Amino acid sequence: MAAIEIRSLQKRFGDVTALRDVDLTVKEGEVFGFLGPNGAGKSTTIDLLLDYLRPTAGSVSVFGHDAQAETKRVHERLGVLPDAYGLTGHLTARQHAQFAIDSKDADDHPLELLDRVGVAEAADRNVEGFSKGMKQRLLLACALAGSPDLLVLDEPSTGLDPNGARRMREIVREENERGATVFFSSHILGQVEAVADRVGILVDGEVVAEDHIDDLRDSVGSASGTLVLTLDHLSEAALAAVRDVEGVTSADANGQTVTVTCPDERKATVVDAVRTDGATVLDVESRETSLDDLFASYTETADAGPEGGVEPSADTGGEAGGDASADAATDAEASR
Ligand SMILES: Nc1ncnc2c1ncn2[C@@H]1O[C@H](COP(=O)(O)OP(=O)(O)OP(=O)(O)O)[C@@H](O)[C@H]1O
Repeated sequence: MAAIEIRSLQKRFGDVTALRDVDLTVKEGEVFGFLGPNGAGKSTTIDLLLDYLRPTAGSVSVFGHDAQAETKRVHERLGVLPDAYGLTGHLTARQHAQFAIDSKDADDHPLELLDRVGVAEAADRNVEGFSKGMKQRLLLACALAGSPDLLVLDEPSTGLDPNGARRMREIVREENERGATVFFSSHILGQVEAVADRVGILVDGEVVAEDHIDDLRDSVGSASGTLVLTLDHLSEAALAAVRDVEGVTSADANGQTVTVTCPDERKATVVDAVRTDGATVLDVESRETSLDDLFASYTETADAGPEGGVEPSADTGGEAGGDASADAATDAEASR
């Protein structure tokens, strides 16, 4: 059974269409990174999953339970780190953790949860004095209460220093190892790459790619591998020979250096070509497609998708049906 199944999900806020037509499946037991630039609709999707918002159209189910009709059953299996703080300033970290434990009917020890995220020393301080990163750590501790089957983390690294971000990744792995499914949103690609099994890329309210990171990289890799060659001299003839190599999409000279864009499997041929007139190669720098390149190729050319890559989902070409004022009313009714 899928941990999360999102079908034809649409959400409008008045004139703003936040989600056009989102389909996404998160498998049980995987770590799924939900990527997208600012304003893509990541938080809106998560809020719909949590029934903090009501959809204009479409559905979300969690472990087979409809997020809107069976909200309580969904929440029983969830641990959530929200994008906006839900902390109460005059309560201590320990009280927050205890509250999260009680609301899950669990028997965790609050200090152990706080220790896991690195804020045990501040357990008895009111959270109004907490830094951003400490608040984020506390929210994660609360999300972990009751060992939920699904962790939903909205931009979990916000406000964390490098140690905090690393601890966050370790906890994601630990939770996944004990069997939890993890769904987390981010626009920090390195963090997604480090822990996610699969990613979904959301651009302007549409999923433009959903796949394993390696497969996504393969789909754009042939278009954007880069080779930087430094030579003892660079002639027009050598440059022309490089440009003649099949698959080379660009070759730019700068003094004795030439930067070539070509498929990885053509790099050796390019090195041979640049030496045709007797030049010596002094330095070679080869760069694989990074997740940043991948992300850029989807987010900047979402309409076209990467060359030879995964097809973006079809543009619905219009806004979701439904009445905005009705949406506002149903949102107000949605449980928080
Ligand atoms: N309550 C709201 N009223 C009006 N528009 C909204 C509301 N909530 C979200 N939006 C709009 O919906 C779109 C998607 O926003 P959302 O917060 O889901 O994006 P996001 O991908 O989470 O962005 P970020 O990475 O910046 O957090 C944006 O255009 C946003 O302005």
